[in-house]
Amino acid sequence: MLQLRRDTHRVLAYDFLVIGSGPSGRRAAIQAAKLGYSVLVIEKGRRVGGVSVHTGTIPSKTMRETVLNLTGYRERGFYGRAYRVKKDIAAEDLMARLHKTLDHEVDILEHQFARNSVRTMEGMARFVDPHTVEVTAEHGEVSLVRGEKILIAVGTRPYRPKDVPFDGVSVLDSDEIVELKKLPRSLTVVGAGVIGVEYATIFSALDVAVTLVESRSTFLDFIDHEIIEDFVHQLRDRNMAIRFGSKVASITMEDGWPVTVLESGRRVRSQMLLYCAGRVGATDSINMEAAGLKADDRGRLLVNPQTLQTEVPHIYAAGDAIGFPSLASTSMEQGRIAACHAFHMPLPPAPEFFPYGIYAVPEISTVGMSEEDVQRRGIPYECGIARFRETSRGHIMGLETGMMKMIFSIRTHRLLGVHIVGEGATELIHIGQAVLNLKGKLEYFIENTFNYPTLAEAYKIAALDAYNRLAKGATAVAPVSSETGAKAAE
Ligand SMILES: Cc1cc2nc3c(=O)[nH]c(=O)nc-3n(C[C@H](O)[C@H](O)[C@H](O)COP(=O)(O)OP(=O)(O)OC[C@H]3O[C@@H](n4cnc5c(N)ncnc54)[C@H](O)[C@@H]3O)c2cc1C
Ligand SMILES: NC(=O)c1ccc[n+]([C@@H]2O[C@H](COP(=O)([O-])OP(=O)(O)OC[C@H]3O[C@@H](n4cnc5c(N)ncnc54)[C@H](O)[C@@H]3O)[C@@H](O)[C@H]2O)c1
Repeated sequence: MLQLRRDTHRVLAYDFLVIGSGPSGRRAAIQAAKLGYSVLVIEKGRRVGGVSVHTGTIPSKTMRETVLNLTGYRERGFYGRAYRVKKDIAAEDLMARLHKTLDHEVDILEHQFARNSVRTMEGMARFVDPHTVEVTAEHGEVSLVRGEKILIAVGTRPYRPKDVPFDGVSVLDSDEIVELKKLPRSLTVVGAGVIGVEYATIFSALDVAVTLVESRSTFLDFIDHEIIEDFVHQLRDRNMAIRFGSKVASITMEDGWPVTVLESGRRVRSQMLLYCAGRVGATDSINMEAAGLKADDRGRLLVNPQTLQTEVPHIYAAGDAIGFPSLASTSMEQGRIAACHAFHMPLPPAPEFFPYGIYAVPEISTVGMSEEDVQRRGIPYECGIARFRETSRGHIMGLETGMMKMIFSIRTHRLLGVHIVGEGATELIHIGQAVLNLKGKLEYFIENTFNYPTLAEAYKIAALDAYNRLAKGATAVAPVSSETGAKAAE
């Protein structure tokens, strides 16, 4: 439970007030405490952890893992599509593991706060003036707290248009799906952003009939298009219905079933509908005008990307409340940067490239430039491709799908991007990330020995593929031998 500090007569003063206990708030609070400053984290929820722990990252990833384990999905390459570890999977099966995992996460976080003397207060925070925040607890008690420096880390909430008949049972948003009472036989997912794609594929792995609806004709445009093509091919192969390029005209209930009518005239009827067409910043709850701040029309705050300071220099903002990239991973880093800047601890500039992991079934992960980015920038490049079924580990695991694409500069041989779809993508990507940020080259993958049998061998296969294309290719590069490779690449 949160430790409460309430005093209606006195204003408690801290060096650092943090509003919100998600990834950015948590990391910032601990960083400031480690530097020796007094820190108070204010959280309106009953338990610390934020969207990440309670409705976002951890629940969706736990649900995915449970589905893959109980269905035996990973073993179907060997035993066929009908293979299941547990025959009748119910919502309770998913919930049981979810609650255990979440309890554990909260426990670890509370312990971290306690170890580092970070105070927490339960309640809704709103600014009274640029240094003072009023906190209203669930039962109406009000406290005033003051911070020398303040971090706004309030995150986002699902976008819920008024004309969508949300009822928490048949029509849900992505916060409600984690409290699912019954598994549907069919599901419409509106919005093919990261959230929609993750849940659509998780439910499809459970053999629920899924229809994915997206108003635009493309989706996940920041991912290399060849990877998306492979991904879509796998979804169609599993009979997922993909309805792209037409806006939703209406969502209504007919005999207890949600019916989605598209502007194209097409109707999609299913037992349940998951609406995930974006999220909006939760900044409207904090009365930011009293602090001299203003958010944009999606509730996001503008900050200096280097320091995370808002227009009011002692007030920082981090995490989803400042918009892109809206990841737990990057939010944590932003929190740390904000705390370090606030308390005068110099930090080196953040590396240029961070990985992006989409925990769909199959996983997608990417770091660096896509082929489209490289083309846009006019960089001469060559690609190498590896299929997981070409690796011995892939055979052992019964993998029929999965690919890695690497992009190298023809002129310098520098690695420019790595894109993976398939088992283990979100873990494998970190090899590429390290080489990329350390400005490594194609030769690294060719000259170094990799564990065998592993999926990481795909790096070597893809690099050799690129090398062979480069060697066959025009005059642009000299052939690379292990001795001369590095020189030739300069
Ligand atoms: C379904 C889903 C899946 C995701 N999966 C991934 C993933 O796999 N990997 C990844 O990197 N990212 C993922 N994300 C994104 C990730 O969850 C967010 O980027 C991250 O949680 C943002 O952290 P944050 O610090 O902004 O705070 P949040 O986690 O958004 O938490 C904000 C906290 O502030 C509190 N708060 C708000 N207003 C107030 C107030 N006025 N007073 C007091 N407290 C307040 C809220 O109660 C909440 O606890 C996912 C998100 C969703 C929704
Ligand atoms: N694995 C991860 O890292 C992960 C997982 C989940 C979420 N997230 C983060 O959470 C954030 C929010 O994700 P999201 O998927 O909710 O939002 P999003 O904004 O990324 O995607 C929403 C999608 O819905 C579509 N859409 C909007 N209105 C529509 C309509 N009326 N009909 C049909 N389609 C419509 C949009 O075109 C878009 O493709 C993302 O920025 C992401 O970074 C990250």
